[in-house]
Amino acid sequence: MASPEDTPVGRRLQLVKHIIIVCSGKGGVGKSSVSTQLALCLRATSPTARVGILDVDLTGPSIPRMLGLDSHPVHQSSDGWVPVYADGSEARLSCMSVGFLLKRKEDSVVWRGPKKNAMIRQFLSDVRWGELDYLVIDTPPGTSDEHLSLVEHMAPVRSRISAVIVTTPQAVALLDAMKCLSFTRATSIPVLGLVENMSGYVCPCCGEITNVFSTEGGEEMARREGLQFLGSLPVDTELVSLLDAAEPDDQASNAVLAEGGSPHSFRLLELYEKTSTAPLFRAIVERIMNGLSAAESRE
Ligand SMILES: Nc1ncnc2c1ncn2[C@@H]1O[C@H](COP(=O)(O)OP(=O)(O)OP(=O)(O)O)[C@@H](O)[C@H]1O
Ligand code: SF4
Repeated sequence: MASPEDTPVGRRLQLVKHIIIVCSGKGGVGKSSVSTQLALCLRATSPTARVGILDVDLTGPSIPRMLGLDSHPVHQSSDGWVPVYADGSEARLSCMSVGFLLKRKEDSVVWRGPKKNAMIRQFLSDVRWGELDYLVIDTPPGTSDEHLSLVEHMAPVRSRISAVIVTTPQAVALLDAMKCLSFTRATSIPVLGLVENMSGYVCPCCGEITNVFSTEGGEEMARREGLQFLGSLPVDTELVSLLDAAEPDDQASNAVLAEGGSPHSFRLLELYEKTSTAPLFRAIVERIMNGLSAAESRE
C-alpha cells in the first residue's frame, strides 16, 4: 500500500502535526474571525509554536484582511509557493489565501467546481508550509465543493484532521450547524467541539453582557449530539474594529518593521489580548488542545 508520503499532499503536509478545519453551516456566523483568533492564540501557546492558516473560502476570502495582509504578493520558489508570514522573519504564523492571488481585493472569484477543486489541491500540495504544530483551515459556509475537495485531497493525512464547528445561537444557524455536523460524520472527521459565537452583546460602557438572541442553543446542541462545548463568545465591538480595520501590510507597516518595530501580527496579538473576548478564546483553545492530546493518547 502507498504511504502518505508518496502523494504530493502527503509529502507537503508530512511535518504538520494537527490540521483543524473550521466550519459552519450558516454564513456570517464568525468562522473566519474564529479561525483568525484560533491561529493567533495557538501561536501564543508557546514561544516556538508554529501555525499555518489556509483560507479556502475561495469566493469570500477574509483572512488576509483580518490579519492585515491585504494585497500582499505571494512568491513562487523552485519548491512551490512561499506562504505569507504574518509575523515577518519570525515565520511562526504563515498564511495562504486566494485573496493574495487577486489583482485587487475587490475582485471576485467566479469559478466553477473543477477550478475550485484544482485551487484547493494546489494550496495543499504546492505551498511550502514546512514544519507546523497546527494548520487551521477556514472554509466557506455550508458543505460545498470546497469541503469535499479538502477531504478528498487530504485523505493521505486523514488521521491528523479534526474539525471545529462555529454557530450563533439562533435556531436557523443551529439547524445549519447540524448539517455541518452530519457532513463531518459522513466523512469520519472527528469534531473537537462547538463554538457559539455572538452569544450576547458586551456593553462597551459597563461590560455588561446582554443576550440579544436566544441563549444556550449551542450548548444544548453540543449536549444533545455528544460534542464538547468549547465556549461562547459575545458580540464584541472591540474585536470587530480590530479584525475589520486590521492595518494593511502597507508601506507604513514595512517601515515600522524596517525600524525594528513589532511585526503587524504581534501588534494585532497585543491589541487582541486586551479585548474582552481574548480570555474567553484562550479557554476555548485550551479545550481544543486537550481534545487533540486526548485523541493522540487514544492512537
Ligand atoms: N464575536 C464577535 N463580535 C463582534 N463581531 C464579530 C464577532 N464574530 C465575528 N464578527 C464580525 O462579523 C463579521 C462576519 O464574521 P466572519 O467573516 O468571521 O464570518 P464568516 O462566518 O466567516 O462569514 P462568511 O460566511 O462570509 O465566510 C465580521 O465583520 C467579523 O469581524
Ligand atoms: S448595559 Fe448599562 S451601560 Fe451599557 S448601554 Fe445598557 S444601561 Fe448603558
